[in-house]
Amino acid sequence: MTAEIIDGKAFAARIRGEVAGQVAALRRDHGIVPGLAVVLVGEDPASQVYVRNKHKQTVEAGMESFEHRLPVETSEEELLALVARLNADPAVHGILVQLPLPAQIDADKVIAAIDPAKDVDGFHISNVGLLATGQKALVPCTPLGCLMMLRDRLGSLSGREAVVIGRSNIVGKPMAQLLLRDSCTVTVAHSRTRDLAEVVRRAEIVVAAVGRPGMVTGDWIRPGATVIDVGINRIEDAETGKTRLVGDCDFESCAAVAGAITPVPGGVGPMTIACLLANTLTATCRAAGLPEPEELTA
Ligand SMILES: NC(=O)C1=CN([C@@H]2O[C@H](COP(=O)(O)OP(=O)(O)OC[C@H]3O[C@@H](n4cnc5c(N)ncnc54)[C@H](OP(=O)(O)O)[C@@H]3O)[C@@H](O)[C@H]2O)C=CC1
Ligand SMILES: Nc1nc(=O)c2c([nH]1)NC[C@@H]1CN(c3ccc(C(=O)N[C@@H](CCC(=O)O)C(=O)O)cc3)C=[N+]21
Repeated sequence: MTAEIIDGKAFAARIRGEVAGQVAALRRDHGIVPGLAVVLVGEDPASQVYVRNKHKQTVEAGMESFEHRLPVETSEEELLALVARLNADPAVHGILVQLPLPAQIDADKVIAAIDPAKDVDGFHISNVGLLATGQKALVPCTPLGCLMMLRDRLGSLSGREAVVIGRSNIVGKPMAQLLLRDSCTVTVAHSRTRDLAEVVRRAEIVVAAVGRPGMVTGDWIRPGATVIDVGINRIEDAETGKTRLVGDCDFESCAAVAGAITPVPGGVGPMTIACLLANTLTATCRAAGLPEPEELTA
């Protein structure tokens, strides 16, 4: 079998188009312009790429983008003061503090300081708790993008065997919550899982969010399974010496067995940014007491 390649880039472009349409309507009918504030502390090159892409796509969707670049030596107090200003600013509907943060700053403390209604990353405890109890929350962008691709390909996810590899707060755990909410039978695997290959072989849905290039190989994949590769790993190409992006799945061998698979790049990554814009629109609508775009939420 040769897997269908799920085009995350095209899917993300469709979502951004939808967001842009609704943003234009908000402006026309209510005079509201959604605003997204992105805070970057330090100069991590990968983070700079994401922040640049987010800014560009935010503006293209007709939203306001507020970028805050702070030096690497910024104190926790200074960052908390900025978050407080953004919480109070009515032009800001969404706040994203790029992770990871430098060592002198406690990320949990910063996330806790963000107004949950503006927490478009969905990392605040109150959004985490709302998601876990099946209530209306702001849902983390990466898992939300993965869920959209899975529903698009499979329709109902009810009763399906899903294995999530990775249990981080930003990907693995919220992914498992979303799959559970869609009535999958969910297994969460991690570094202590015994016989990971055997566990993954049961899955009709595999979500790999580990950070280990090519760890998941085709012999782990149940024939016909849908494989969502969240991993973003920069490796040096042995032949050219240039760095390139690869996922957590060995694409060639997995694609030979799977029914469908997301590529890296061009899979989950672009969906993450599209969902960030969708969450910003959702947060704006909720703040204004307007109906929210249901097809863009989980
Ligand atoms: N495309 C996108 O938009 C995004 C991509 N990413 C990428 O996704 C990947 C995961 O990110 P993130 O969740 O933040 O990473 P973390 O490092 O926070 O978590 C990694 C998880 O993988 C598990 N793990 C590590 N080694 C193994 C192993 N050998 N076998 C099984 N499980 C293992 C860890 O287990 P344990 O808990 O036991 O240590 C942990 O739960 C990274 O490549 C990251 O760059 C992240 C965010 C967004
Ligand atoms: N508060 C916070 N929220 C995040 O959502 C967050 C974060 N911090 N820190 C870092 C991770 C990582 N992340 C990505 C977003 C887009 C791509 C993306 O667009 N990737 C492109 C390639 C981009 C490139 O070429 O580097 C692709 O896969 O096609 C990747 C990774 C969001 N994260």
